[in-house]
Amino acid sequence: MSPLDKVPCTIVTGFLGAGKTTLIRHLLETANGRRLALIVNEFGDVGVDGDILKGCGIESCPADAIVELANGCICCTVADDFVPALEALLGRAEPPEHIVIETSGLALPKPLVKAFGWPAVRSRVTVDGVVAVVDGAAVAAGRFADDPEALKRQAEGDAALDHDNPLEEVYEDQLLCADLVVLNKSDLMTPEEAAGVAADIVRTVPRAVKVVRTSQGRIDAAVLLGLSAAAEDDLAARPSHHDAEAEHDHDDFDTFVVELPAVAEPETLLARLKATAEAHDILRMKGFVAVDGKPMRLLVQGVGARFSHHFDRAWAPGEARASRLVVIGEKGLDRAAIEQALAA
Ligand SMILES: Nc1nc2c(ncn2[C@@H]2O[C@H](COP(=O)(O)OP(=O)(O)OP(=O)(O)O)[C@@H](O)[C@H]2O)c(=O)[nH]1
Repeated sequence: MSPLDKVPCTIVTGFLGAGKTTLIRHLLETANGRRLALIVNEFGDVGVDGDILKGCGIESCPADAIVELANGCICCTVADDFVPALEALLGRAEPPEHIVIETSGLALPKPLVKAFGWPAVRSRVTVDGVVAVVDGAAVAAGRFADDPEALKRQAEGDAALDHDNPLEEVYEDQLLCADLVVLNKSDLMTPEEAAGVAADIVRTVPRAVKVVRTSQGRIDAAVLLGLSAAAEDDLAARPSHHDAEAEHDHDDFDTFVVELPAVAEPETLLARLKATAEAHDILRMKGFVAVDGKPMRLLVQGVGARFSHHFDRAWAPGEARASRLVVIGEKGLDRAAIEQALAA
């Protein structure tokens, strides 16, 4: 590669728990030796995604080519966090051939794409493509749908037609910026549901956008990388609900970390997590848990009330066997009640 060539960057966006980390893990495993680097941004104070990806042990993406940005959503920390992370990766002795950026599930991709137009950045990198990962099952279940009655009331009151569902706003912003939509979790949808969600996506995005159905984020690296979109030159075609605002915030969402004692029986904990997620409409729970008598730590993932878990690796020597779960939901989560329910 000549020094004048820009390093292509792929932005992977998608709502909480859509399957971004799963997709990137699959990409690392199938990238055929292409030298990759990752920037991983997570909402909430337990670094799960970076840990999962560093644990891949893929030679062409060593752990030190994975940078975690934990300090809020990447869309709000572009100048302070993202640009220095990018520069550090470009300055590596063996610079990456392609950089993949996993945004947090609540991040809006457009401010990040905009940063690629800044002079110091645009001379060195380009947005190869924005990939939006969609939890098809959640969309089919109406997770992102506005309440039609509330919209009607707004229309009758002649008020500005904002979404009454903050999830829908984030979901749509992510779709509207995409060059490729990965309709994931096909295994949890009927073919009719998948076709319905795909048609809705095509209707939502004003540009021609390709929708690819997947399960477990299994998509060929050749499809994902090399879109050559140069998205930073094409911002006008990527509308956002926040275009009129100089800044935005994530006030519609809450997060906190729950510390738990070691558990005797994972199944009992999982049942309690599921019941609590349902009772409090929790959007996302994830973290690591210590199980009595087990040398391995338990990785626990919850998206809505759907949970999965497995022992991902042994606790390292000297590592505290701490059980910590991040909880994310819409504003107004009853932290005390959730902590009490999980500790019961
Ligand atoms: N059934 C099913 N589960 C999936 C699929 N893809 C991912 N998952 C599961 O969904 C959960 C969330 O997946 P992640 O890849 O961590 O999602 P994410 O988008 O990175 O999540 P955040 O970073 O928290 O926003 C995990 O338990 C995955 O195993 C899929 O296609 N089908």
